[in-house]
Amino acid sequence: MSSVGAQTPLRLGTRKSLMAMKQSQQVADMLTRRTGYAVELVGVTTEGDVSRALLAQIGGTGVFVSGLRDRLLSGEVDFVVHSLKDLPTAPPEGIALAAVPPRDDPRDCLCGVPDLTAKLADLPRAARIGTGSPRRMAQLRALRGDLDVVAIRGNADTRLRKVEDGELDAVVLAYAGLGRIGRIASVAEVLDPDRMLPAPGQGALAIECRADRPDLVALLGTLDDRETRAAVTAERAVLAALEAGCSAPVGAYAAETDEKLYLTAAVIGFDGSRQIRLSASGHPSEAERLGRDLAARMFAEGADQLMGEHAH
Ligand SMILES: NCc1[nH]cc(CCC(=O)O)c1CC(=O)O
Repeated sequence: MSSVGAQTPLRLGTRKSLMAMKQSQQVADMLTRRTGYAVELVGVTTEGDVSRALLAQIGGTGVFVSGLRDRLLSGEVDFVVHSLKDLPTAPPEGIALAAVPPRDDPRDCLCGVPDLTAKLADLPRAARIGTGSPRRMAQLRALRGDLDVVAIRGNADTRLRKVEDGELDAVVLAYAGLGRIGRIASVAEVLDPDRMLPAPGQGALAIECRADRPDLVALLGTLDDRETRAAVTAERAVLAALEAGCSAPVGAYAAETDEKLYLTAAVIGFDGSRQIRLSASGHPSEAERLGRDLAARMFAEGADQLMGEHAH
């Protein structure tokens, strides 16, 4: 097993999409600044990038994640960076979550052109709003029952283009992702968590390497942010306990104040008219249990039934 050497650059495996390249470069720069190690980006094509049909069949982003992890396990690259919200909750065999760097803005936002002063409340009756996630769709219906919420796919650029082309009046996207691809100028309104609860882990990155490389785990660990890690641990514990994934109508957001972790999570029914939204707080060292206990309370109030409304 090779160990970390200062002379050869570390190989950071990344998908070739603009967002993936940008967030990988951001982590590479952080690591070099902090440790002096040079980092080289290695573009990786995953099955999800090659085959749209396969992506639809396997579903979601899991196929991108496992494509990158395969390159770690084969030794082709030393570490990888993912959007944390895209990671399945099951812990991967042989792979360590070496660091969760400080989180970017976790909120969702409304993106609309040409009138960037138009807030959600100003949109015309039955305006067409695009989003791919059941969580955002249901919360949009809860905020404005008259909206025509349209399911769309594709990366952020593709989605914004549907607004520019007049096919949609607006789209809802993650603020952090728009920042990474230089599209903050299309943000019309940032939606606070009390109106639109973000996806568990939204705005955070995950840095992974092989679990059998303690030298790398320690080196990458210098990028870990304790507060972000505690917050996303609590959020993802909710998702795991609900046995849900990134396409579930589940929002969760946690943040620390005065060494106390405050967690809010919600399951939203299909038409947005019903939701189960609960909060809890505790010590950051018990983040996992905080999330699990909150999910148990959500189950007790009927979370299963609301999630089931989306399964058609
Ligand atoms: N599922 C796609 C995805 N994965 C991560 C981001 C943006 C960055 C983030 O949320 O951390 C996005 C796009 C979006 O949801 O708008």
